[in-house]
Amino acid sequence: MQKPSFQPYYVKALSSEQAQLPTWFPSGHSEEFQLILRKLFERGFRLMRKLNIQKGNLSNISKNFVLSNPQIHVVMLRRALDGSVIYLARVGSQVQGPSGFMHGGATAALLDDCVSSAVLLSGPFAMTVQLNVQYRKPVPLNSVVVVEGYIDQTNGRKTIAGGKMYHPDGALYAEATLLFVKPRLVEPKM
Ligand SMILES: CCCCCCCCCCCCCCCC(=O)SCCNC(=O)CCNC(=O)[C@H](O)C(C)(C)COP(=O)(O)OP(=O)(O)OC[C@H]1O[C@@H](n2cnc3c(N)ncnc32)[C@H](O)[C@@H]1OP(=O)(O)O
Repeated sequence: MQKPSFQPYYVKALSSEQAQLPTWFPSGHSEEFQLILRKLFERGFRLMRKLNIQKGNLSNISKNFVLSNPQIHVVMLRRALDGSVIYLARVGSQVQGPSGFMHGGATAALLDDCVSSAVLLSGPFAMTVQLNVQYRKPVPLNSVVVVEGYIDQTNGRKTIAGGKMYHPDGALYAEATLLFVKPRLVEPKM
């Protein structure tokens, strides 16, 4: 799996000093989460703009299991250069698997959703038919994670894609490889 060039820059962006808040900052997040995002964006936004990352629009996906989940707050970003998608997410206290840590199914869902967004925003409708997650480190509850999704290769109706979940300092929590297939017949609405 080809390693995307995005992540190192992104981590750098998070540790850079200046920047301003994006005007599209989504509403509906808890005050605590807004504060965390504010800090992340204050440090990273200028560099992110330099890297040509596009804003996301969450308004039409209000029923999505991950994006509408009250326990998982997500801000979506898309990098114009290669179509990779970043989720800045905060996981709440009730997505617990092992005591104090995020449920592996929630990790998988976040990865799948982020990578699916990259696939859906880059081409025709396709569905996940395989999802292989490697769990590297447990994700603490009530923490912020950076998820990235990127397309590896498309061959006819099949797309191979990948995703990674990081601590904002760059430590890897989990990585996934996915296979998407564009359905032959139906195109269900998401
Ligand atoms: C600006 C911002 C706006 C935001 C905007 C975006 C945000 C928006 C976020 C939404 C994010 C939602 C993220 C949800 C992501 C899910 O959760 S998807 C839900 C889970 N997945 C499913 O339910 C899929 C279930 N599977 C199926 O329905 C059927 O397999 C499919 C996908 C319709 C494909 O069926 P089909 O069209 O009959 O295709 P079929 O001929 O069987 O297979 C085609 C090829 O794929 C291969 N294949 C099929 N399945 C497999 C498999 N499991 N393994 C290996 N190969 C396979 C076949 O072998 C075949 O290969 P070839 O023979 O052509 O070489």
